[in-house]
Amino acid sequence: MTILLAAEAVEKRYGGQGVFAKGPSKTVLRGVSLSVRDGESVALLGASGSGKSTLARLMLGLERPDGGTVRCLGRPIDAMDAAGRRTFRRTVQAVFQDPLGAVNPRHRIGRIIAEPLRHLTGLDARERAARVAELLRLVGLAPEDADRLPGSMSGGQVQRVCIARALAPEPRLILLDEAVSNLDLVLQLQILDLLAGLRDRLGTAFLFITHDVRLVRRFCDRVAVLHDGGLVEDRPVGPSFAFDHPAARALLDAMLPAAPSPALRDRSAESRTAP
Ligand SMILES: Nc1ncnc2c1ncn2[C@@H]1O[C@H](COP(=O)(O)OP(=O)(O)OP(=O)(O)O)[C@@H](O)[C@H]1O
Repeated sequence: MTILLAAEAVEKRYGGQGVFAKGPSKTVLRGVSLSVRDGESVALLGASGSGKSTLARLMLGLERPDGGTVRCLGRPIDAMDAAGRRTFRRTVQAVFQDPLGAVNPRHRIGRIIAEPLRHLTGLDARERAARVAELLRLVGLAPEDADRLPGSMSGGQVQRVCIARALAPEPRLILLDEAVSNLDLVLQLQILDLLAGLRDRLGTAFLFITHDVRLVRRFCDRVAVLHDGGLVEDRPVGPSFAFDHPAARALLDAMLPAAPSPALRDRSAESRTAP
């Protein structure tokens, strides 16, 4: 299967450079490799501050790695010409956690959703408007919402606009960085159903950065874990999955607050069998 997007041994350091640098440099990612193939749904987990969003920014070309390479369809993204970058943008779209920070507050919703259609497709104005109406419907918004400004909508509604914008050019891969976790549960399920439909219909691949183990179980084929600047797990998600690396196991335990830890389970089993 085609590898759509791959980080190959990427390194990232922050700080410690230049005259105004504060403090020593900090290595956030050390030789991290992660790839997503056509049609695959991959979850990237890691404790807060483990470097998940940094890896996402590198894989989207929003920041450059200090070492290693990111490739889209086999081509290094920082050596791409304008046509290569358009193919990259058409192949990979992203949705982030903070919807209001991701849209221009002065642009109407219709214009925001049509943005990638204008830049990345040959659709004319009428075709773009029809596609925007269809996308609004897909994410559960009304056609009239095309005329609203982001400031007049709730955070959840603007997040749906961001999802519609990402879906607009029919990308082969969508990266979602905690993009559904702030939505209420009903909406999360609606959006996940929508994404599952795209996966079934178009074979869209997904890279989810998430703290939600239900999403991993329900949606993902593979799960990777970042810890201390390195990828410590990268494995298929079976009907039940477990990790070998101690930090990944601890993370999974912490993600399942309702489930008693093995130690607690043992103790309650003892108390049940105690005379
Ligand atoms: N632009 C930056 N300048 C300096 N340090 C940064 C920058 N961006 C991220 N960092 C640091 O890199 C580390 C990883 O941050 P990152 O946001 O990638 O983690 P994360 O795993 O996505 O965390 P969370 O789950 O809390 O969103 C953190 O220690 C963070 O402070």
